[in-house]
Amino acid sequence: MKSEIVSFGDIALSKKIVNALSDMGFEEPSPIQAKTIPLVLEGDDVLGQAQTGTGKTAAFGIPTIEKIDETDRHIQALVIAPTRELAIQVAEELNKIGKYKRIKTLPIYGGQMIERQIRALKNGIKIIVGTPGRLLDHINRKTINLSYVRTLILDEADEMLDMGFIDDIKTIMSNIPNENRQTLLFSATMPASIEKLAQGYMNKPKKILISREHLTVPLIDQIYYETREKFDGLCRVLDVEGTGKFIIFCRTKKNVDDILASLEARGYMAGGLHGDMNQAQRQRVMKKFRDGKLDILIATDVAARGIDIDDITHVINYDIPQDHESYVHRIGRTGRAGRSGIAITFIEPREYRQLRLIEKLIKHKMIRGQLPTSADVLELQKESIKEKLVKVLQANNYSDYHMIISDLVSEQYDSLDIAAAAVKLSVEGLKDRDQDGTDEGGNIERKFDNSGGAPGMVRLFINIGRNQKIRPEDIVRFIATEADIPGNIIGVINIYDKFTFVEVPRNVAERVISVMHRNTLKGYKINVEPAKNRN
Ligand SMILES: Nc1ncnc2c1ncn2[C@@H]1O[C@H](COP(=O)(O)OP(=O)(O)OP(=O)(O)O)[C@@H](O)[C@H]1O
Ligand SMILES: [Mg+2]
Repeated sequence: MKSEIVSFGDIALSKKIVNALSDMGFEEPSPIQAKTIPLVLEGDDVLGQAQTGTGKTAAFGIPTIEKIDETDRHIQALVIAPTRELAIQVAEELNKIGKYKRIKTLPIYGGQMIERQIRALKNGIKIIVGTPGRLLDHINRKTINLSYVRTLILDEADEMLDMGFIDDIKTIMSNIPNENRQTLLFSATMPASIEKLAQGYMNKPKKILISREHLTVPLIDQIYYETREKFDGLCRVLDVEGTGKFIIFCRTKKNVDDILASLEARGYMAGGLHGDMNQAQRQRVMKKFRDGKLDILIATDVAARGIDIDDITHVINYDIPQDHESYVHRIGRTGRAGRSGIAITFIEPREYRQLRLIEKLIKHKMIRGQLPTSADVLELQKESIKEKLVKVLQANNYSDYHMIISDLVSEQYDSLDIAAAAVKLSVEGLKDRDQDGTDEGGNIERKFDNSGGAPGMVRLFINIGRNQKIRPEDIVRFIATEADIPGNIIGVINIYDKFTFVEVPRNVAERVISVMHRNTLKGYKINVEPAKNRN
């Protein structure tokens, strides 16, 4: 992190703060810190934009703490952050910076007992880092006094001023005295419209923009894979990338839960994070992930902004992000503070437009990757499988399984074949999809399961999603018109809450699937795939 200012000692900072920074391992200021700290100390309003992982927290934290009056017992600075995890993390960093000056920072966030926070607030807290909802809660209960706040900081400012939060922010601001208020806005992204809005809340702001050219960090390799079999692709990527710390982003909470369950079923150690989990669960998962007890975190965009875990090696966009800002922040969870990282984005064929748009807006082209084949994965795993087998053989406690093998041998199976099949089973599990080992274009006859179905018909699994008021007749009509087949040849087998099974003649099955891939019913994406073998 080089800049024209050589050390923190060159900035007018008190010894206590310089010592705290040195304890934190900060030897020299990062560019955003070098540029903004002097301005903030001068009392200027600052709008700071710098790439992910380049030290924006300390850029506002250091001068804010420097300016706190230790003898004044009131809350003097307020940081607002979009998520609980970020509020906790920012408060921790500020507490480290304020260690020797004995400036206490308290995180205030939803999901934590409010009484506990009220008690803590009485403890000479000088800085609050809060999420908007909980701050409003305290304001309404009159358990927080913001009338002595002189510095207001919006971390992830563009997010905080966006539709979801803007009204809350306005209300919170109305509780802070306007005269002499210093306002600091920080983010790695700043859409022009939001910046214009921001100017309205600031007083002659100084705009600091680090690396105008690139929104994303150059040390992050950006790769994409195109596949219709994202989950299978994900597993292969996880297998070949081997050791590392992975964060996997999904579009919805349900996707997070589903991918987590599927990964766990395949023996991966993973945790999930999304807004429907309770606070204790959220904190437990984050701690395990930070401490390295979990290698894989699957999350919604709740973890996209600001989260700083220095050893995340890979960010995987299991679902392509909605906009380029989300992409920038998500992939910025790796490649922090001068480290390198890998960002992988999965797309389905119909998502190319979205991918190209993101590339255009971040002014960076992603590299198209070839998904590893199962043979690649096996090749990489060969040695470790052999080692594990040797361990099992040496432990010599598998006699319970002898009977199965002797039965098979007596049925004329070759013992080498049986052993190979057993290894395959233990490595791959009883995978019911992708039986033929290919990604796409596999033999359709083998992909469809017809067990229990009428002759000549194949069964399709249709995911209709949650809370969607779609009836069986809607589905039948939809399939019939879209795939251009008579409605009366479609049989509805079962309707469940979220999915259904139908039967169609074998010769139209593939057409139904591909047509449905491209269309929506009542605005909903209806996912159709061959029913799995459920014997
Ligand atoms: N001057 C410094 N020297 C060394 N490390 C630093 C310095 N400043 C910050 N760091 C470290 O760099 C990491 C990233 O900092 P930080 O989380 O503030 O980044 P950010 O710019 O806010 O990123 P994001 O946009 O993702 O929120 C942290 O682990 C922080 O401790
Ligand atoms: Mg940050």
